[in-house]
Amino acid sequence: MAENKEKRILNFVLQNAVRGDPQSVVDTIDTYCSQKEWAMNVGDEKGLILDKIVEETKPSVLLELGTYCGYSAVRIAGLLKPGARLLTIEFNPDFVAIAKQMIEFAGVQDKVKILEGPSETIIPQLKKKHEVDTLDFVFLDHWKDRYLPDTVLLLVMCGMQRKGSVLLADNVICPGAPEFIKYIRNNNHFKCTNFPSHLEYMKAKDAMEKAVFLGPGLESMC
Ligand SMILES: CCCNc1ncnc2c1ncn2[C@@H]1O[C@H](/C=C/CNC(=O)c2cc(-c3ccc(F)cc3)cc(O)c2O)[C@@H](O)[C@H]1O
Ligand SMILES: [Mg+2]
Repeated sequence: MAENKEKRILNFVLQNAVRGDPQSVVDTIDTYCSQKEWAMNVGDEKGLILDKIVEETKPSVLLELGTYCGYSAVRIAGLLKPGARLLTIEFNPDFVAIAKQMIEFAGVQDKVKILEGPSETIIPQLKKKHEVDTLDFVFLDHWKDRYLPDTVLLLVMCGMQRKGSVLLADNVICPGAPEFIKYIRNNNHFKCTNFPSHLEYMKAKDAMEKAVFLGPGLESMC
């Protein structure tokens, strides 16, 4: 396979991280991407916000959109209670191959399942093909212009969210997800909180947005 940045990140982990230790894998990727080659992992600073929200939510069934190299999948999996599982959707086969090896090296393969394909195809299959009833936690970190359509798909089309389900979106400042933010902050079925931070491994400002689903409104009861 062609030598590329993602392969170099994986090789650096395989050569420098501790096998079976998710924190070591996360720290090693952060070291490489802050010192050698920048990459679009959620990173150490926003990663701490992600950790806190996962820990306080105590989710059993989680979904991630945009696996990339598996950094956030490994980070999240390291925090999950026994029996909890993370489904992560990725449509680039090269990144799927990288993330699979990253997840296995970290020893979290029993908690994480990579679903290969575009989110708009996989999401409607979650209930029947992947036995998902509702999702406790969704991490949005894929193409920014897809945050809104996929949130609507999860909510409206597939009823994947229940009262208390948490949506967490990366990059709501840089690169930004304006349509998603406009929709979610004006939808009174969501309680939104913004978490200012910085772009991974850089000084540029970024933020994460947490949106808790308050449940269907009365109008949907009729
Ligand atoms: C069909 C398209 C929508 N559905 C999809 N279904 C499945 N996987 C999808 C996906 N979209 C994208 N992906 C995958 O998610 C990943 C894409 C992530 C996009 N992320 C960014 O663009 C991003 C970009 C930056 C960034 C910030 C500043 C800058 F100067 C340059 C980049 C920072 C971040 O933290 C980012 O997350 C890839 O692995 C891609 O293959
Ligand atoms: Mg991101």
